[in-house]
Amino acid sequence: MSRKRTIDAFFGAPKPKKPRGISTSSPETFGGDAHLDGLNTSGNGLKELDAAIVPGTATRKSDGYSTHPTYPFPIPHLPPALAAELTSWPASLGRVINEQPDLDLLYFEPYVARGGGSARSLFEFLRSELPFYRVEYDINRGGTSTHIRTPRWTTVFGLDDTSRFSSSSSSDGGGGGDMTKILDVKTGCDVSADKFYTRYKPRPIPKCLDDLRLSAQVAAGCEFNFCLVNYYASGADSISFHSDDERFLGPLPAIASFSLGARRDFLLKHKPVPPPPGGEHTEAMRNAASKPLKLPLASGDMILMRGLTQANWLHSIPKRTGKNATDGGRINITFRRALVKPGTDNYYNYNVGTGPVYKWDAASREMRPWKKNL
Ligand SMILES: O=C(O)CCC(=O)C(=O)O
Ligand SMILES: [Fe+2]
Repeated sequence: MSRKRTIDAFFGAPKPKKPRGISTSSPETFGGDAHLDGLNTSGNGLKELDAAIVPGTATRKSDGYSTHPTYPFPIPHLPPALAAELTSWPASLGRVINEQPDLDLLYFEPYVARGGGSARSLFEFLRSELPFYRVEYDINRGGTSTHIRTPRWTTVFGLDDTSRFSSSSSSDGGGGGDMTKILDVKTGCDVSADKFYTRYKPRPIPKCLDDLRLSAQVAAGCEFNFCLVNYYASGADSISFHSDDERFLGPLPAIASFSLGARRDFLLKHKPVPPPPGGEHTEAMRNAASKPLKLPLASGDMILMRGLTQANWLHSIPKRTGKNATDGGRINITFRRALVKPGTDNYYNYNVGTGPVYKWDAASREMRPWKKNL
């Protein structure tokens, strides 16, 4: 790719922050993707605990599976041993990391117990049972079109705060066609045909992930309505520097981010700070204000990013090379709360897209295109 931008180049020329609009971005959209080695500035979201608006309750639960017309295949519930253990998580107290300007993290090391193999079995279970996608899309900037290949496997479930799935938990095993409807939370009107819900059909959070969402809500003290999953098959998979600061998440979004499987570095650095009025920022001034952070996230860890973090900090999972390149896969699960419809369309666009469905193949130990059994 020709338009290669580097992190150094980015920090060499800090610009005042642009006002944020509703973003249609993914972490790969700004500054090029990981192929471009670029630096992205914007990434890929409840209110009252009301069962009627909890996305996960819209799934039909039969014979230990979550099913829904939008799922390519049924998604099993957590194995009983994991489901029983989940009630004892978080496995450790969260540590606050807030010594730096605008940074507010709560770090659980771990959240999902490592001893006894819980984190590993949750990793294996999710890798085997979820549908994954390798999303590609084009971006157009300054008249130049760039084709982006997302450098990791992704999947997403959920629905923004304005809407709910038509059937509730009371119709488990029933519901039929009714379950495909999306209703306005306030009026109860059918909004399935809304433009933000038609490009991609929103999918309820399956029970196996919804159980974790409920646990994360208690630990975080807030509510989530979206679950995004990343699978990094090897050190070649990555997410470039970005912040999850889209307007559809609101001004101070809280994001609970779980790590399962291989250890990977999570890098954080402050966004460029505009120079003081009439003055020039020196490199020394920028460095004094904040230091980049590297958190080697291990299997079972959970990091809650909250407060001003997304507005002011960028984060990434860089590629790993050399002996660390092939140390096994890693799953990342983030729970977020999207407030409005454009958030739903954005998340499905960049995490599901229009390409084929893939599923983990235990024999070849890789993601393989999934075909419906006729
Ligand atoms: O994999 C991770 O730990 C980070 C994922 C992330 O930042 C994102 O999905 O927005
Ligand atoms: Fe992110």
